[in-house]
Amino acid sequence: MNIALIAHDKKKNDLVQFATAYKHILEKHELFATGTTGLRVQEATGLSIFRFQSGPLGGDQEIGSMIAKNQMDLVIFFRDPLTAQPHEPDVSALIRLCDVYAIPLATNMGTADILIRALEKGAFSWRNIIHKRQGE
Ligand SMILES: O=C(CO)COP(=O)(O)O
Repeated sequence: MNIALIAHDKKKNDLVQFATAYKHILEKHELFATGTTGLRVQEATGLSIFRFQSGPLGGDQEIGSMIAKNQMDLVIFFRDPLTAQPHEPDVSALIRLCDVYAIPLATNMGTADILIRALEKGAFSWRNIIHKRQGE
């Protein structure tokens, strides 16, 4: 599965912790991230991650473009709800696209924990049907 990892600055430590705890699951998938988040997670875990631009420079939109092509299967986006972001429209657009394409989206650690365990148990197999249909 293609998984996006994104975290606002005050949530990056949480995402690093999350990725470290679930490295054994994440390493079986294709990982994508916004620039700084990807670097932090890569440095801490050694996971191989394709890094887009930093969020404020368009990274959220690049991940959004994958969602619009139905190429992203899970989005883990630890948002900071207490700090204004200069690129708030991009953040909203990304979340909106997850809803448009029914892509599982975790915006906090509690949900991310449930989704990653579901992924491990095969709950995302329906996404393979979507990928097969796209290949037709
Ligand atoms: O701003 C972000 C998401 O909106 C994250 O971007 P960085 O990972 O580059 O900090």
